[in-house]
Amino acid sequence: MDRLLVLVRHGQSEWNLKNLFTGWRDPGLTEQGVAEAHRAAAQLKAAGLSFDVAFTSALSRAQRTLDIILDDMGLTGLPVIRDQALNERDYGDLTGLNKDDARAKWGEEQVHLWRRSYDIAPPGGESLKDTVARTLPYYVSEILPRVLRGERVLVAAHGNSLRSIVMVLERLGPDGIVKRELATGVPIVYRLAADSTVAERLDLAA
Ligand SMILES: O=C(O)[C@@H](CO)OP(=O)(O)O
Repeated sequence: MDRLLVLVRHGQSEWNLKNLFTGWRDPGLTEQGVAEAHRAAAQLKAAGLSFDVAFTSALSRAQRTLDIILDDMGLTGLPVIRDQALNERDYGDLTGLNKDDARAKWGEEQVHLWRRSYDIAPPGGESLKDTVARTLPYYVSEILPRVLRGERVLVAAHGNSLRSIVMVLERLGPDGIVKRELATGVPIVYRLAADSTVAERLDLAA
C-alpha cells in the first residue's frame, strides 16, 4: 500500500511578486508562478508519482496551480475537493499592505512577530496557531483517512495552511515550524506509515 501524500505550495502569485500581505485575497499566478506549477508537474512525473484525489483551498492561486499540475500529468478527471479550511492564514488588517512599508511603519521586529511567531495574530487576522486550529482538523478528518486507505493524495495550498500540516507530519513544535519556509511550487513528498507517522520524506529539487 502506497500511503502517498504530496503537499505543494501554489506558484508565485501577483501579490507575492509585489511583496504584499495576501492572506484571503485572491490574486492570480504570475508567469513565474505558472512556470513553477509546470515544473512541479514535471518533477512529480519524473519521480513516477500519480494521484487518486486532490485537495485545494477556495483561493484561485492554489486551484490554478493544481489545475496545471493535473493537466500536465494527464489527470484532468481526478476528483478535486476544494475547502476554505486550506486557505492561507487570514492576514487581517495587514492584507494588501506592502511588507517593507509595514516594517517601516511598525518596525522589523513587530512585523516578524506577526509573520513568524506561532501565536501572535496580526491585527484582525489569524496567528499560525489559529490557522492550525482550522486546518489540522480538516487534515485529520478529510485528508488523512484517504491516505491511510491507500489513496494517493495531492494537496495544493498555501505557505501557512501547509505549515499547519507539516508541523504534525514532521513533529515540529511552535519554534520549529515558524522557521520552516515552504518554497512556491516545490512538492514535498511523504510516504506515511500505517500509524500516520512519516515513513519517508522526499524533497523534489527546487
Ligand atoms: O502574504 C501572505 O499571505 C503569506 C504568504 O505569501 O505571507 P507570509 O510569508 O508573510 O506569511
